[in-house]
Amino acid sequence: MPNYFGSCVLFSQPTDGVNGRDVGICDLDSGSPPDVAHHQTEGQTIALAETGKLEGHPFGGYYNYVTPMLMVRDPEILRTVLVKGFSNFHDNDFHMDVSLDPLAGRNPFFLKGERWRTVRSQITPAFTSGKIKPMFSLMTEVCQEMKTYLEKVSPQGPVEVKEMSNKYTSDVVASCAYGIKGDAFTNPDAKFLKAGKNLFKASGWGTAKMIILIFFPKLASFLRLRFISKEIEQFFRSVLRDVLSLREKSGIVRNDFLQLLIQIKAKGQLPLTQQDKLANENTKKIPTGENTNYGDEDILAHATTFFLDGYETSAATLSFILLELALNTDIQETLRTEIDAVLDEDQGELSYDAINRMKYLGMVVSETLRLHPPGLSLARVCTKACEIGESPGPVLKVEQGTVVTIPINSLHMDPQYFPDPERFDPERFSEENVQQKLRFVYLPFGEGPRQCLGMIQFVISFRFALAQMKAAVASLVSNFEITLNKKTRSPIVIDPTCLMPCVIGGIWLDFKPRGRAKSV
Ligand code: HEM
Repeated sequence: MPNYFGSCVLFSQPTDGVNGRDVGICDLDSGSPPDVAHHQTEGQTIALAETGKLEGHPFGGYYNYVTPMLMVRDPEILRTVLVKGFSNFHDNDFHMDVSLDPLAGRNPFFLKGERWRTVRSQITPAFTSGKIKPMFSLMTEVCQEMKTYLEKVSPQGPVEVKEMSNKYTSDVVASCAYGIKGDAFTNPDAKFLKAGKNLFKASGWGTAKMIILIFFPKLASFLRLRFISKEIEQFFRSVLRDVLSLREKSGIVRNDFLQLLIQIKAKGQLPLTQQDKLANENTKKIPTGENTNYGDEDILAHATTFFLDGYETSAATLSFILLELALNTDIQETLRTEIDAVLDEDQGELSYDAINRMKYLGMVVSETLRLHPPGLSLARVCTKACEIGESPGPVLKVEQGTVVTIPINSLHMDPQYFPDPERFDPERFSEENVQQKLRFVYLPFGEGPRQCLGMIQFVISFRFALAQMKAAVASLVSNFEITLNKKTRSPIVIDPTCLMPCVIGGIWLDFKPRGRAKSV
């Protein structure tokens, strides 16, 4: 899960900083360095100044309130931090006390060092394509429910699509991770949806708590603040207790993530499928940790990981995809032509293979994630002093404990990588254009050994995060014409108090049924 607040405070004010956008408070060449400077390059002190620009510099410094931070923006140095030198930068800049917050405290995103390595290797095999592919039918069931809901509500007026996307992703998580129906489209009091809103709500104490948790981890520890409140933890506990006991009693086996976690507990580790073995032969090594002491508490925490890391990120993205399609009706039409053609070939069935053949759909999703990445930045802690950069360019000694910020959003808006960056243009992600050249400048899912688990790819590209968004978009675009309603503020304004990017006043769209012969 990304560090949005870091970005929110530091980069969200468009300034005349790097390339006309973002980064307001960094400068390598400041004439009068403040006294916090402590990074050395070839014997020289790099100033962490309060104003200035980073243009042309591979890295620079700024303050996170009172803490000096290092920002890296050069793709080669990013490769060092995220991949080549991962052993020197393996931790995220978060602190979550497992005794205080047992569910968030077991989420890989918050774990550090060896503990992170163990948990990541325990649950990674659950994300391989062979294990996740059968979950696709669970996603399409939710797509059907969303379609039925829209057929009912859209004739009455515009629909707020962030709310609708939250219903969709909470139902997908309820089904794939907890093995129950979320009912967000039919029940106004749906419990999973409520839990999600509660976790990510942006107001009053909720926002203040997040700021303390993210920027003042020691104070958060002292105040014993939790990411997941006791009330929500209780809700997840009771849901899981009921589902586990039902499965035990009835012997029900379901193709879902929960079943895989139950298997880890029973067998010590997940057996590799044929596909997984093939992946290993092709050196896409899938880690399979020995899972000693994997118990119900771990099952609960890792099912909740699905919720915590996948629910809001995916809902925010889905809502922005729909917004961009409504703003760019020509692109929507091109996409619809592709979706119709693939569905016609498959007698109207929306299958996993069908969405994989929809290349333009993938490009639309990728371009949306460039313009609207849910995580605006990453923050890695230097775990072992080292040097970054290469002579004749600047070389920097990074001290242990230094936090390195990776400005995802600024890279995505940098015209040297993405010309005319404000323009929504899926062609940037056509096969000819992508290749290697976007590595380390396009980072919506991070990179390296800590890359988003919802995105890892083994053998064939079933990535959970992408699949759930593509299924929803394919279903919506094939069934409805989507247009912007004037209730949406124009131009849109991002609400700085939201944990993940969201639009002030909401995204209101009109959905006109197309009446396809066979519905998906
Ligand atoms: C649009 C959807 C999503 C986006 C944009 C997104 C983005 C991210 C990003 C930027 C990170 C940090 C990566 C890094 O540090 O290099 C991350 C981590 C993670 N994500 Fe996602 N994510 C999405 C959906 C999901 C879903 C659906 C799941 C689960 C099913 C998931 C599970 C995780 C986990 C477990 C981590 C922590 C990985 C670790 O630290 O080892 N994400 N995600």
